[in-house]
Amino acid sequence: MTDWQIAAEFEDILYHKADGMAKITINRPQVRNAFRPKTITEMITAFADAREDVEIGVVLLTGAGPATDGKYAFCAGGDQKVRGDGGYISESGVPRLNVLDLQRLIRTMPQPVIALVAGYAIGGGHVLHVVCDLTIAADNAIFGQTGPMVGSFDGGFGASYLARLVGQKKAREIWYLCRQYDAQEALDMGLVNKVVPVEQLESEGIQWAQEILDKSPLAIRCLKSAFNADCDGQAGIQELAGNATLLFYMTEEAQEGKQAFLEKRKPNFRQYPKLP
Ligand SMILES: CC(C)(COP(=O)(O)OP(=O)(O)OC[C@H]1O[C@@H](n2cnc3c(N)ncnc32)[C@H](O)[C@@H]1OP(=O)(O)O)[C@@H](O)C(=O)NCCC(=O)NCCSC(=O)c1cc(O)c2ccccc2c1O
Repeated sequence: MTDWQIAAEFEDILYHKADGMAKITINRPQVRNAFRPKTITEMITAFADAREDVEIGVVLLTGAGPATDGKYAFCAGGDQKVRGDGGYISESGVPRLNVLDLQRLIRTMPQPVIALVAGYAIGGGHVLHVVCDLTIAADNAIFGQTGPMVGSFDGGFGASYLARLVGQKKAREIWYLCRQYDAQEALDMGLVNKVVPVEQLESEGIQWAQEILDKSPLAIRCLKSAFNADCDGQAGIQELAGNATLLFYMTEEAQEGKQAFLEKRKPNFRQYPKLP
């Protein structure tokens, strides 16, 4: 039994930590966990906190539910009731598409993020699970994009990375036809990693997280950036190279450079082997 502790209080999300895991729950079940700018700002704050916490090795992202009508949702995308001409209107009256910042944070943070999807993962909510490292679906999960039906589209990760996951033909079908797909169909097309009964969703996610936590965090971190580098261009290379620098800083050879500078002497790099 996981002893989740409240990590911080928010209005639109719940944020917990336990046993090396952080859990972020979108908590607007009355609107199928659709997000407004405030929801995203809070999620960015929580994800940034998890990223900085050296005790946290895996983040679980999920949606609160079921709602009062008994239906579940991971997230139904942007809250159409606050959608304005230039984006979703924040409390300050400024239109925002700040979910794009959240997508990049999920993708670039060193820890794996696992989406736990029960019920609807639709529109911008579908893209959120797509950008997570892994997705575990409940048997009641329903996946789909609605953009061309509601006058929107996500041509970033929502299109190109989706195509990496399911292939070009299927990604185009998903976006052009705006159909809904059940959990088994999602598994068959490589959109999710596993399907479990809804009551086992969280425990399955915790088991996957704990298995990852038993592995080398530096190896996992480097693998995540290596997978990203394949699709993310110069930003992906920067992420991968940042990890090379991090590992290099841990070597005696790199420390010799710093030490020599501090001691105002010439560094002796000749002492280190030139490995084949
Ligand atoms: C998700 C559904 C298929 C569920 O259908 P169901 O029949 O089960 O439930 P209801 O339709 O009756 O909904 C219950 C209740 O929730 C409200 N609600 C649901 N979704 C939203 C929403 N997205 N925004 C606001 N409110 C929502 C609904 O109104 C009901 O409330 P009542 O008070 O009326 O009872 C179905 O609900 C559905 O299709 N929802 C809409 C899905 C959708 O189109 N989402 C937006 C896609 S666009 C998007 O998300 C998006 C966001 C971004 O920030 C972007 C940024 C950059 C690029 C692109 C972006 C982008 O595309």
